[in-house]
Amino acid sequence: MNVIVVKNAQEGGKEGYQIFRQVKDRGGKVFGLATGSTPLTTYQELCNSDIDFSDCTSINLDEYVGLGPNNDQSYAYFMKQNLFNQKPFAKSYIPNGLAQDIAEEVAHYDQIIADHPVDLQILGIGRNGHIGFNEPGTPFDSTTHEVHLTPSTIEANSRFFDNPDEVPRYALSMGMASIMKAKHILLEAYGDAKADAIAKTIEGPVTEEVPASILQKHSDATLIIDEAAASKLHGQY
Ligand SMILES: N[C@@H]1[C@@H](O)[C@H](O)[C@@H](COP(=O)(O)O)O[C@@H]1O
Repeated sequence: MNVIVVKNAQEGGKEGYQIFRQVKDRGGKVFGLATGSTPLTTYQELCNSDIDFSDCTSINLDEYVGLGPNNDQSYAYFMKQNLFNQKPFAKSYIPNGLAQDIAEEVAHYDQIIADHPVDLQILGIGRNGHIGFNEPGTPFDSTTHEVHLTPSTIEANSRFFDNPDEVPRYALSMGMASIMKAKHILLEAYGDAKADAIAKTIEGPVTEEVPASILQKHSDATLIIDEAAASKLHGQY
């Protein structure tokens, strides 16, 4: 793992942008994208740049079950607001939260991932070490699946909703094995609420109880973290 410690999320966004740029300049065409507040500074840097994704494909990690793209809490809506309106891709995939047949949607999404090997996957991290919506205990060999969200994730995400009862209880998420297939992985984490998860991810054992710890086994993973998120690490980075 390549760990880059920055002062704050603004600086992290600049580093994140550089990684997108390098992958694109080397011919990368498929970008795995994430939602949440963490990647926002990187998306902002991309929006303010001359980078052009019009010949590229994006594949998002996850979506809430029950929310369609016009719902302003859906991840599809988030992506339009924060990246796609300014930087459109030739094709953008995101799990269909309104799919009637979940099993069919899951198989369809796995096929999309198989057809479009991801060059760069960007990730945030949950306070419990989850990536995408792969909660602790998710098998490392999992592919796209429906997830029953944990109370801590529902609570953490309730800040985006008017009423905590509105937070969906289920989501569709790329699996751990799908994420690990990406050629390059970039995980960003900012703030002390992520310090425990980051210490376990970098210095703890590789365990399904801390999903992000699998990144220790990836051949090309970069972590951009701020000083607060790095505060529980023992090693020097
Ligand atoms: N599914 C998303 C994750 O992809 C994200 O990494 C996490 C952390 O969100 P934030 O970046 O807002 O802290 O929240 C959600 O659970």
